[in-house]
Amino acid sequence: MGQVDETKQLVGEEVVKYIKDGMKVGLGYGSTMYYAVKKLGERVKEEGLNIVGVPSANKTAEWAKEFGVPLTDFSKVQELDIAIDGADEVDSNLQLIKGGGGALFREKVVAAAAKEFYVIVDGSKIVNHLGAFKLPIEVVPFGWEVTASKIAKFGCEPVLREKDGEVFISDNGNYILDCNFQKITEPEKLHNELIGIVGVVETGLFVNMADKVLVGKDGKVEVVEK
Ligand SMILES: O=C(CO)[C@H](O)[C@H](O)COP(=O)(O)O
Repeated sequence: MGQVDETKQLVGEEVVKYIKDGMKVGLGYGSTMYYAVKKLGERVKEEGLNIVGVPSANKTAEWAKEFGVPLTDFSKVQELDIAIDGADEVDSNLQLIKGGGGALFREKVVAAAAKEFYVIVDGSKIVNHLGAFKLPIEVVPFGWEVTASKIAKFGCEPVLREKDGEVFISDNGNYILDCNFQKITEPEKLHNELIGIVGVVETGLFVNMADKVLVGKDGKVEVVEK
């Protein structure tokens, strides 16, 4: 296992310590979350931890089944106690870019339903300004080229995401545009502008959502709070 994966495992396992008996837990998606779901399954089996999870991605649901994390139907839950998830970039105000795995819409719905939202990253994700990572924007397939040209007016060249030579389709049946804004100085303003474009389903800017960020570096975890 490489150093980055070891760090992802470290923070993925650390965040699970915040999960207590009886909690309803939102489960994000990504390689860091894989370790968190695995550890959560261990706690369920070994300690009899009594929790239910709401997955943000079909893949997360598969992991939960594999590792024995009980899931519940989101429609049966009014509010989640905590949501945990990875991120692609985190700035000093705990604003995030997410969506590298293409699950940003459900991840945002799940995080927004939670009383607390904890983010787990390795140190390489900490940035001064968001935007070096291409901002993922989920759009409906119908007329996506028109939507992309409207997004471009805000200062980027949107690229339709592909995977294995095919257009990437989100769990919601939508497309993802990866947008090279380079430097996003006002994430809230940009999000508000982009979400106003017809055809945009959601942006990967998670503004004022994270309560804690667990950052793994050199074998240690630092907890950054607002
Ligand atoms: O937003 C996400 C998926 O949509 C992920 O949380 C983000 O891409 C980070 O992934 P990883 O933990 O694999 O680095």
